[in-house]
Amino acid sequence: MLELRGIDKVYRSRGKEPVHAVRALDMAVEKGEIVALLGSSGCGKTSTLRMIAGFEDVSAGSIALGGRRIHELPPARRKVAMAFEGYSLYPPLTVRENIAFALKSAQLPRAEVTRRVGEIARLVEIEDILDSYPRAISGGQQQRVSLARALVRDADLYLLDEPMGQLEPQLRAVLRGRIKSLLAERGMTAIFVTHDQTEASALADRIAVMEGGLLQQFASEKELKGRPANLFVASFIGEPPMNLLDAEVTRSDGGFRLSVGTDMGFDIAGAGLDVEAAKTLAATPQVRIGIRPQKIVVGTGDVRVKVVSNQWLGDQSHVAGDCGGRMLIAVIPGRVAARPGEIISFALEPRHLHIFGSDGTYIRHAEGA
Ligand SMILES: Nc1ncnc2c1ncn2[C@@H]1O[C@H](COP(=O)(O)OP(=O)(O)OP(=O)(O)O)[C@@H](O)[C@H]1O
Repeated sequence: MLELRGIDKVYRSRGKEPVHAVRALDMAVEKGEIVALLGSSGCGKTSTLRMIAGFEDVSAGSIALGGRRIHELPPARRKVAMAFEGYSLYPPLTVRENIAFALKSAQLPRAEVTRRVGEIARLVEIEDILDSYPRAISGGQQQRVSLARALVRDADLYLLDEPMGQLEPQLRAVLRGRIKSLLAERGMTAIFVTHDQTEASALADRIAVMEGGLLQQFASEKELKGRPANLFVASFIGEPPMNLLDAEVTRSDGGFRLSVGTDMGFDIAGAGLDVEAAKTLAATPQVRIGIRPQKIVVGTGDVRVKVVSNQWLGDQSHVAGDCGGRMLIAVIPGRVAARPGEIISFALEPRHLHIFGSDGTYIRHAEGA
């Protein structure tokens, strides 16, 4: 449906160093799919969206939508609808006129325009401000108008830049659900930008994780969590973040022993490793190992930790423990009786360990992930 091939974006301004915002981006989005571009500030999400919409030129590469090469077309001819982070509403038009603008330009019958504007206004809860002007409404309302103006259109692709960034958490959760239903019901294809993992997981079928202008991994949330492509994705996805430790690799009994200082050691059986992972481990003296906080068991096991904090969040406990100067966080579904300063046991099972090379590439994923 949408194919990005070898996309590069370099911003050049006089007297300044060029900024390489997007690098060699390949990405294919299926028809009817909802995709999130997720990453920290400045990673190239908005640049990617603006190149697809046509508000920025590509420095290299090609973009095809439904078999049409669109990267050389002006924005209006791409059949792409975009809701902007900065809203960009027309100040002299009312909210109703802003939303109806594209439908009127497409010469839809008046009754159809009225029906569609009413329907989308109800969905994003702005019926009461349809006759107001943009300057007279709040930032959160302007954002919803911008969203309505994009979603009301007939387009092959919908691009939403931080579509709910300005909204209260409660309204955000409600709108998220409604927008997801609308997109699914109509089989709309959409890409939205966010730096909020919860939002990405709640709305998207697949998530494209970006960092430093590079696509790190494009996969479902389950895949990103269970089979992260590299250390960056492993530590970026998941709340609280994956526990990471430096470990030394030595051979033992046909397998490997991973030692974290003198405090922790894990035996990885050779039989459970694929050939590639075993070869890499044999040649790698130092690795990074990762374990999700949800996989640590508290109150049993041979890792002794000094409790740093124990927080009950209403539905789970977060227990932080210090082990020889290394912090481990465990997430437990129930309450845990452990006071700061107490020495308790954590169990970390070797099968739950993700193993990465010192350059961040993955060597082995945890079992069952
Ligand atoms: N018009 C421009 N001229 C020069 N540099 C730019 C321009 N637009 C973006 N950049 C730079 O390109 C890089 C990527 O920016 P981009 O806005 O795509 O990131 P982002 O991931 O969307 O960030 P945010 O979440 O903060 O919007 C940043 O370093 C940014 O400063």
